[in-house]
Amino acid sequence: MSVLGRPVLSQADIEALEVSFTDDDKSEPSFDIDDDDLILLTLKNVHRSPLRKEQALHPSILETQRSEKITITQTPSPDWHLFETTCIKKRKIHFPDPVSFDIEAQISTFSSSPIKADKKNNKVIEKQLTEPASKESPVIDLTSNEDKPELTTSTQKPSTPPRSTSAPVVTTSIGVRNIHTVTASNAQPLNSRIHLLTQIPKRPDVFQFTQKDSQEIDDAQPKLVKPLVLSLEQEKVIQLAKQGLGIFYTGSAGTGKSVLLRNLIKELKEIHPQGTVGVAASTGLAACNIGGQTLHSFTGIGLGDADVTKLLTKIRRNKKVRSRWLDLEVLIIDEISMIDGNLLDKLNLIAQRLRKNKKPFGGIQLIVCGDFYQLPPVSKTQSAKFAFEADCWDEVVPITLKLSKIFRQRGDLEFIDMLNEVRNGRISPRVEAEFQKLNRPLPVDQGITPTELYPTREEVERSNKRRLDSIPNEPLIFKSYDTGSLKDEEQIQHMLSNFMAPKTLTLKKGAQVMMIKNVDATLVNGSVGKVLDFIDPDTYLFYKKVSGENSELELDTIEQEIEAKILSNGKKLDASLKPSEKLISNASNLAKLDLDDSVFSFMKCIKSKKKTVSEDLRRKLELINTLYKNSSGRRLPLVRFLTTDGETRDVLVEPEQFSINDIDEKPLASRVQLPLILAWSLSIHKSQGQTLNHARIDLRRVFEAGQAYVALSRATSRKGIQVLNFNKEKIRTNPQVEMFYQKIYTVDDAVEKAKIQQKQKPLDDASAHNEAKENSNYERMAPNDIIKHLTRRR
Ligand SMILES: Nc1ncnc2c1ncn2[C@@H]1O[C@H](COP(=O)(O)OP(=O)(O)OP(=O)(O)O)[C@@H](O)[C@H]1O
Repeated sequence: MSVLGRPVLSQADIEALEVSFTDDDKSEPSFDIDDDDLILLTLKNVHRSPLRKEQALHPSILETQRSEKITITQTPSPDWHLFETTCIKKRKIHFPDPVSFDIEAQISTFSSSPIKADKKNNKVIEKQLTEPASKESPVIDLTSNEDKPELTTSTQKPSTPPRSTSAPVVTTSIGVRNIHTVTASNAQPLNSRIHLLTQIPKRPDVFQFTQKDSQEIDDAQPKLVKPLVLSLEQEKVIQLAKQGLGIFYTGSAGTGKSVLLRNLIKELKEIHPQGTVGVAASTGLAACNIGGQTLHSFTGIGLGDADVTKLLTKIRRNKKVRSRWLDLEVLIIDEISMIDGNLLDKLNLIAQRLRKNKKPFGGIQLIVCGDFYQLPPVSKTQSAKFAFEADCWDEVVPITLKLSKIFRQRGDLEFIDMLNEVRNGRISPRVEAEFQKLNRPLPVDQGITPTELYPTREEVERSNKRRLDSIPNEPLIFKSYDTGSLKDEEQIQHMLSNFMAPKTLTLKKGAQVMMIKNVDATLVNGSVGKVLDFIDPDTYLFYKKVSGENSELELDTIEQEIEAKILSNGKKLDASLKPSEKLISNASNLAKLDLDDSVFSFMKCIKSKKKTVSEDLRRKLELINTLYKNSSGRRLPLVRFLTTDGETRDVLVEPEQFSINDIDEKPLASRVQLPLILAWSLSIHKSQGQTLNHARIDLRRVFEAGQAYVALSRATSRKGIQVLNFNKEKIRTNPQVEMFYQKIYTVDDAVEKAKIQQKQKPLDDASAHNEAKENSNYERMAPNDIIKHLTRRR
């Protein structure tokens, strides 16, 4: 962080400061800083050393006197007014040279509006100030009272009364959360004194996933997710793919291309030998969604900028990549719309030369999918072209077809028509008027606000951070466990950076989150929810037992189960006590684990028909407390999701494994993390492939063809979408795409074409296969061996 040259300490600086502290201590301190808070920086072990930029501070904010002392010299923001008038005088101090600090610093936050934060936290501190007679700046002595324990009482008077001065005493209240007292004294003769109550930076709970979690995920029974029944159309595409044909399949947003792809990969892997079905995608994010690699890394071409000869040399040098190319029978590429056609041509030539096979793509069956009306190729060069403009396109994917049934917006046919016009870039006045009508706020459902879609990642991060910061609850940080089989750590990190699941996930009770894995038919990638609480898996099981349909479960039964659970954890219970007392007595003997009141809050939704409902509930709360105290202490977010059927479902979100796999299914890079991201906002890029029930889209800053279509088509219905700044002039479609789509077959026509093509196949499949195999063997042999082999054959 550098605030050099800034006149004031702004909120942005404070946020940056938090970051700079993490350098020193890997865990990130968190500061509950409200917009109108007053920030006081206190620094310890100040010394002059070569300036490290991120540690530099504005000289007008602090001046170091000597170790452990600082002087406040200027009001860094209007919020400092209180201090300025009472004891701190403006005085410009010039630093001869920059000063840096051991990062042993504290940030102190004070609520500038008296009592505001205090009522909530029940921590009111009275601060007494003595007007300094001197014009000199006071010195805050950090050494005194520094290690006093936190105060938790509602009112606390300063331990040392102010020394008498002739100046009037100003008394004011300031709200301080974590309290830490230091004495500030003006070193001038009058000894005016200020009692400052500072905040110790809070260390949020950090939860680090470990190898054990990864192992547990591997060992766990695979989750039984009821598979979707594929439509006839989707089934037919799978059948075509199984015939060995080169296929490109497309379809409007929401026609189930991704669902089909996942099934198709599974089925093709079943009929082809292991290591012969390659799965790749244009972007890391898309690759991660299908468990594959990016096309660049799968094919071993690096950036792919060099010419074919150089790329071939590069591939040949890499034994692993070379044999991958030679073994390949099928190559599946997702999100083809973002692949440059020039690259496809290069890969075609590489495949033919490497495999010594003149057939399209060197005899590899190519299956590509995507929607060219969505995001276009990302290329640094101006000459980028669509994949369908590649010279080899017609040969490598002779069958091009489109799915017609739209699943995502199936409940709102009118919306499907509107989206079709956006897709084609021709908006009729009627549809324009309909979109204008969608410029109205959406109702907040279960406290969940519609997810805002932004074109850039920065906007998303800023917006999510702002919302999270505004929640006064304690943060809980989940850190991922990352591994990879690649030797090159940088490459692993690059792959991991494309994962949707973040390295560090900071959550709070009340945070809005999105599920990023498909769980079942109604809890899907894109389902949004709110964190209700953080609880351990045992307590969650109990919650499940006593909530919903089971709310009438007898207490005895619950008690017995909890007892069994505690015993299975290796704990002992006093057998002489009654069952109802046994558990509680045991709990009281355990290490003090404070069960946050909020942990119980979700119990409020537990219904009971019993007359003694309050007694029943009280007992259940006791039991849950018992269970909680006996748990391992690991807490996971309990999230109330809005499911696709319009209902809500409470789910304890457990960690999942995300990976980018090699062709032989070995993870090249993998991450164990909760399958959640913050979801007040989302980038349009990340939203591709997702289904959102509630979205808010501002089209003002949309800049790319297809971006508006991607964003709008994430929503399931008009009921769930708010559209701001709809401007039909901004909805653009590429004319080449339109022309290309005119010649795409329907699925049924493609099936007919495939039949004809199969009949006309010039070479019998077996001999073609043998030829390809032989050629690929030659690629592996030394030149002398090839000559020997050919001579023998003759
Ligand atoms: N056969 C099916 N039966 C029921 N629902 C389906 C089926 N296929 C897909 N869906 C649902 O339709 C929605 C869209 O599916 P999917 O994401 O696969 O579409 P897509 O064509 O890949 O969309 P996009 O191009 O916008 O990313 C999802 O909610 C998915 O669960």
